[in-house]
Amino acid sequence: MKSKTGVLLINLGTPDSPAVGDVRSYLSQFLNDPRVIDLPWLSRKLLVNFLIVPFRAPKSAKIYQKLWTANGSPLLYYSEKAKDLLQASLGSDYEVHLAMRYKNPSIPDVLEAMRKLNYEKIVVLPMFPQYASASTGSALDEVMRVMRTWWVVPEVKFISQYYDHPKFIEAFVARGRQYNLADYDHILFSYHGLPERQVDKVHNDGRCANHNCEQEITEENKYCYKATCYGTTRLLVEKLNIPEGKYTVCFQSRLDKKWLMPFSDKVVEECARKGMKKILVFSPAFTADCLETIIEIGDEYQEIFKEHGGEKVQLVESLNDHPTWIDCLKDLVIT
Ligand SMILES: C=CC1=C(C)c2cc3[nH]c(cc4nc(cc5[nH]c(cc1n2)c(C)c5CCC(=O)O)C(CCC(=O)O)=C4C)c(C)c3C=C
Ligand SMILES: [Fe+2]
Ligand SMILES: [Fe+2]
Repeated sequence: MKSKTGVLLINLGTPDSPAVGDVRSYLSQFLNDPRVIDLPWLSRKLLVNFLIVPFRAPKSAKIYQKLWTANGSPLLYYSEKAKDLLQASLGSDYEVHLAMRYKNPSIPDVLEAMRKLNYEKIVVLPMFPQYASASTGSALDEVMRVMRTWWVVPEVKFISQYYDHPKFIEAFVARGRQYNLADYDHILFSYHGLPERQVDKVHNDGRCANHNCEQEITEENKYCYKATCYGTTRLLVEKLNIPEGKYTVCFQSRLDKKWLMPFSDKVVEECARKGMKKILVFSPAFTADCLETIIEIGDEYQEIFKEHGGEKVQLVESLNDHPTWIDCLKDLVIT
């Protein structure tokens, strides 16, 4: 009998419903993660449980209510679709599972089901192309925490990042080619933001600013999220023939001022102030459409742009169920 390989896809997670209570519970689990709010235990608890969550939960719930569809949360819907397509593509030697780092289906529940299936090998594949401790690091940390309790630990392969995988790039290029780039005044590559101190911690001297991360990827900075966001952009820009000066790398969804800059909302505003009318926005830190793409870029940036004289912010759809993205996931699992 040939043993099957188990594949565990992991995405970030989303509330169980857009009700305030479920959003509160999601935000609380998410923001109490020490890899997300990397403060000492007491400071994190006080900040998250008494300041951020009580104020943010009702506001976020309203946004989630706008996002929710008949299929539920887009992040979970598209992640499940990708799982099913990957299963079909890999065939019967593999069994593909999906877990979410926060909320459901939870990593402990899915891993418990996988443990009982007695796989000889498990491939753990977070759906984040660029490594960040707050996303990939946290997902892999949670898997290790659970697996540490297993009596039988099979062969395990962890995939940390793949921002430069040719099929990941090709899939985003294909999404971009659905638009005539010449119709747009400017193109933004808007990545999820991170606190600067989290990016600094990747470097041995604790200073991202010393490592030319906007220009090159080296052995030293290859896990620096800022470096790999710029690296992703260089690869996309080259394939899409976007000239220097016609695009900007920026970072969205900040919680405070000391996050990676420039901030996407400010760049959108600046584009409008310069008289631009149409901008196209790629968001290549996400592999499934979610609150940060559909609402933040598609609605909020559209509003900011219009308010300052612009006309159209066009979001490039995320990879979701694109066949080249599924091919990329397959390559990552089998090679
Ligand atoms: C690229 C992957 C992600 C990184 C890195 C990341 C870091 C990070 N995020 C927050 C705070 C929030 N993020 C929220 C939503 C959210 N974040 C990601 C991905 C990354 N986050 C996704 C895919 C989503 C959308 C989830 C969905 O349900 O659609 C939210 C919740 C929404 C809101 O209230 O604004 C928060 C809060 C921090 C603090 C952080 C790193 C320090
Ligand atoms: Fe986030
Ligand atoms: Fe860096």
